[in-house]
Amino acid sequence: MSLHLTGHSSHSLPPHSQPLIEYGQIPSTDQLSRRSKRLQGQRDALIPLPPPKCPRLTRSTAAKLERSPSLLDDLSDDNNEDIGPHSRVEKEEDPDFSLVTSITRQSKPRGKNRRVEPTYNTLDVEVEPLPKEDKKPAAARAHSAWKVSRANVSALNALGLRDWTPAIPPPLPKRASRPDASNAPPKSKLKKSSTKETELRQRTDTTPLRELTEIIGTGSTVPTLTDHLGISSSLFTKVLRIIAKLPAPVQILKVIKHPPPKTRPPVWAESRQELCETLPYYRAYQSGLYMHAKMGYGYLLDGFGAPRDIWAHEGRVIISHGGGQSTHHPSTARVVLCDDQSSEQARIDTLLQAARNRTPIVLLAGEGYELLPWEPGCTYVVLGWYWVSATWVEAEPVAQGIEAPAGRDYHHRYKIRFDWIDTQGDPWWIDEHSSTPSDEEIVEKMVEEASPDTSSDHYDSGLPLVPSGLEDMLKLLPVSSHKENCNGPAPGHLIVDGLPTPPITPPRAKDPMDHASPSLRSASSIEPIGHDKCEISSPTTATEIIDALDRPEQICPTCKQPSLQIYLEGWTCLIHSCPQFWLLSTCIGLTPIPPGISLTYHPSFLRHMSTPSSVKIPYSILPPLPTTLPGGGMGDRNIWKGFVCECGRANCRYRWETWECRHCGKQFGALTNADIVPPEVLNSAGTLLGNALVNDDILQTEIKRLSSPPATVLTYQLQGSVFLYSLALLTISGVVYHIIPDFTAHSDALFQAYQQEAVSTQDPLFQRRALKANTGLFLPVKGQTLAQHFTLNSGAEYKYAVDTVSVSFEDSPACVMEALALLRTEALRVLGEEANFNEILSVLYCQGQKMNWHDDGEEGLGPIVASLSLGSQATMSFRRKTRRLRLPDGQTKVNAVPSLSITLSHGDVVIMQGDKLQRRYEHRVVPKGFRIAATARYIDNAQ
Ligand SMILES: O=C(O)CCC(=O)C(=O)O
Ligand SMILES: [Fe+2]
Repeated sequence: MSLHLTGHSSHSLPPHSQPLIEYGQIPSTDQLSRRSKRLQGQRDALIPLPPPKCPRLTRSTAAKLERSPSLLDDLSDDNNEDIGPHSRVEKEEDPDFSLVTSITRQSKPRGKNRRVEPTYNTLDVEVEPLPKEDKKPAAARAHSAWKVSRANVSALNALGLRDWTPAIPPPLPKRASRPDASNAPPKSKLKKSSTKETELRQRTDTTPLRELTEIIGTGSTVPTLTDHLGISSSLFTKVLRIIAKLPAPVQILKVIKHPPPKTRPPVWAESRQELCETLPYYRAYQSGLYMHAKMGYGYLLDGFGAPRDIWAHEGRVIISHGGGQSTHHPSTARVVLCDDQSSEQARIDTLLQAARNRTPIVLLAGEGYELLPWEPGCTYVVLGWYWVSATWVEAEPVAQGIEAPAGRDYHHRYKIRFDWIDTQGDPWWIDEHSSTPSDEEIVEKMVEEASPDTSSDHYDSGLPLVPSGLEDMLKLLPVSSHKENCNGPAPGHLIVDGLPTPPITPPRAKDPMDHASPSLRSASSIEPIGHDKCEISSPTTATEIIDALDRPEQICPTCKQPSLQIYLEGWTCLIHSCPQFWLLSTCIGLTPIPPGISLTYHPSFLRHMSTPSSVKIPYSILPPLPTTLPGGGMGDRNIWKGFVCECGRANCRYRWETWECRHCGKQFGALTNADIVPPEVLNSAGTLLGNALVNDDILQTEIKRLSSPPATVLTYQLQGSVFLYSLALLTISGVVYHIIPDFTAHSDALFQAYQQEAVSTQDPLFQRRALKANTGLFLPVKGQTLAQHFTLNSGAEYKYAVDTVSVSFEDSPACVMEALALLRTEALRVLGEEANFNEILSVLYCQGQKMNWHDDGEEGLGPIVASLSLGSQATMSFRRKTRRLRLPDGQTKVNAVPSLSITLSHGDVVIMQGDKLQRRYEHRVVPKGFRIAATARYIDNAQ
C-alpha cells in the first residue's frame, strides 16, 4: 500500500501538524515509513474523555438511526426573493422596497442537479491512490480524502494531545476496486423515485462492527471516495466512524411532498409582493427575517437550507438557521457562508432577542422550503405563530474557494429553533382525516443535490425606521378577524401596542432560586442569546429548555461551560470560543466530526416544548378586511397596497376603486361617491412661485405672466455640456416650464371627475400594472410584481417599464380627454406651437406612493411632455444622469443635489421641452398625499 499524505491550506499549518509530505507530492517510501511510524505512535493517543455520556451506539441504536436518518442535511434551492421594480418604478424608494446591497442570492435554473462537494481547508490524509480507472485529476483525488479539520486538530492539540494526527488504520492489502459500500441508488433511479413513496430507503450498511470487519477483512483499496452524495469519505473516515461508533454517513434526505393539506392555509400568496403588501408582520423582500428595531416579526422558510435544518413533530418544531454572512460560491453560484455569524449581526441579534424575550414570531413557508412535507399549492403560506425556544452555534465547514477564518476551517453558524405556540390549537395543516405525513414518512433520499455547505441569505431589507403602517395596522387588527381558524388569539386577548407581546413574567434570572439551580447554568450553551462567552444573563428560556428536554448537559472540561447534548451521536461543546467546540465526544474520546456524518438531533432535544405562559399571541395572522377599517377616503386608506381575502389569498390591491380578490373574485370595500375627495381637502399652503430650488445646472430662469386664463410661467433652462478634450462647452439640454394658474376651477372639476369615473365604472379604471421586468436591483422576486401606483393609459401605446393596456381616445373617459385638451392648450400658449400629443397617462398616487427617478425618453418620444397636477402637492425634481461631473480643470465632482426642485400644486402644469432633456436628466415626483397626474406625450410607435 502506498500512503499518500497531503495537506492543503492557504494557511500555514502549526509545526506539529505540518504534513511530512506536501500536497500533490508523490511520497517516497522513506517518507511514508517515517510518517507511518509517527502516526502509529499517535494512533492510540486519542484522549479518552471522562466516561462518555454519549449514547452507546448499540446495535439497536444503530438500527434506530438507520431507520430514522437525519432529516437535516441541506437541500436548497435558490429562490428569487428580491425586488426592485425597474425603470420608472424600479428605483422607488418606498422603504418597503429598500434594497440591501449585500445580496447573495442568485436565481438559477430550477431542477438542475447540483452537487456541492464540501471542501475544507484541511490537512488531507489519503490512504492510498485511487484505482487507476478513476479518472479524477490528482488534486481532486486528494480532496476526496477525508479531510481532518486542521482547526480541530489544533484544538485537540490545545487540549493536550500534542501532535495529534488522525489515526491511520493498518495498511490494507490491495484488492480490486469494489462498489461502494453505501447504497446510494443510481442517480437515474433516484430521479425517477416517486414522490408518493413514503418509505425511507434503508441503507444497506451493516452494523458498525460487521462493516469494519468487512472493510478491513476484505482489505479493500480505498473505496470510492465520494460515496455519499459528494461528501468525501475515505477508508480512514470509515474506520474512525466505526471505532467511534458514529453512524454511517446518511444520504441527503428529501422530503416527500404530500398533497396540500385539506385545510386551506389561513393566509397564502402567489408572490412575494403579495406577502409584503398585505401582512404587517412580513415586509421583507430580500430577507428571510422581517425585523425592525431588533424586533423580529416574521421569518420566512424558503430555499437555502443549512445543515440540520429540520421540520419535526408535524411542524411544531422547526429548526432553521441564522441568515447573513453568505455569498455566492465562486464556482457553483450556490450560497455559502463566507464569514462567521455572530450575535453582533442585526439579524442574529434580533433572533437571539426573540429567544430571550420570548417574543412570538410568525413563520411563513415558501414553496422552496424543502422540508415542508406537503405541497403548499401556492408560492407562500403563513404557518402561524412560533416562539424561539433555543439558539446555538454550529461549525459549518468553509466552502472551497471561500477564505477561512484565521486558524479555522469552519464558520460559525447560528441555529434557531422555533416551537409552535400551543394556544393556537393544532397547526392548521394537521387534519385528522387527511393524510398528513408522519415525521418518518416525510423523507426520502435524494442524491441529486448534495449541499451540506449551503447557507441562508436572510437579509433584512433595509427596513423603514417605523415599518410603514405597521403599528397603525396592528392596532386596528381585530383580535379575531374574519375567520376563526386564523390562528389568532382567542377573543379577549389584548393587542399590545400592535407589537408582539413583551414577556410578562420578569426574567427568571432575577429569581434568586435560579442561581441555585445547577441546571439553570448548565443550559447556557443553548445559546444564551448573544453570549459569546457563555455568561448567563437571561437564562429563562434556556432553563426551561433544560427542564423540558430532560437531556443531560455536560460541563466542558476545557471551557468549564455547560452545553446540552443536542445530537444523538454525542455531546459536543457548543461554546464556539472554546478549543473543544464542535469536537464530538465519542467512546474513543474527542473526535472531529467527519464530513458525511450527519448529526442527528437527540429525540429528547427535539421534543415539542409546551409554550411558556408568558408567550402570548399578540394579534391575528389575518389582517383585517378593508371593510373593517375606518374609511380613509380615496387616497389614504391604511391598506392601499393589499388585503387578505376571506379565501386566505393575500392580494395586492391592483384596482384602485375596490379590493378585489384575484382568487375568488370577491370584492371588498368598493369606493363610492361618498368617498370622493374634493381638492380643497388636500390643498395645502400655496407656494412662492413653486418654491423652486436650483443649482448651477440651471442656466437661466425666467418669470412670465400669461392672461386668459391668468397664470405665472417659470422657465428653467437646464444645462448640457459638450467636452472637447478638456474644454467644456455649455449647451442647453432642455427647458422646464412650470405654469401656475391663478384659478383652479377647471382642475377642481377634473379631479373630481376622475374619481367619479373610477367609482362608477364597472371596469377597472386605475390599475397597478405588472412590471415587465420582474427584477430587483439585484435579483428577481418571486411572482408577478406590480408597479406601485395606479395608472390608466389612453391613446398611443406607451411602452414603458410596466405592462400598460392602452385605451383608445374614443373609449377613454371624458375626464381624460379634458385633461388632454387642457395640456394641449397650455403647451400651445407657452411654447407657441402645437404639441402633437397622441397619448396621455393618468397616474393615481395614494398616500405614500411616488414615482422615483426615471426619464420619459422611450423610443419615438416627441420632444414635448406636459403634465397636469391634481390633488395634493408634490415635489418634482430633476437631476443629471451623469452625476459625476467633469470640471474644466479636469477634476470631477459628484452632483449630489438635484438640479431643479419645484413644488407642484393642484392645477399646475409642467412642460418638459427638448429630447436631450430626457437623455441627460431624470426626474422624480414625490406627492404629499392623494394625487392624480395626467401626462401627455407624442409617441411615434413606428419607431
Ligand atoms: O406625477 C407627475 O406629475 C409626473 C409623472 C411622470 O413623471 C410620468 O408619468 O412620467
Ligand atoms: Fe416622467
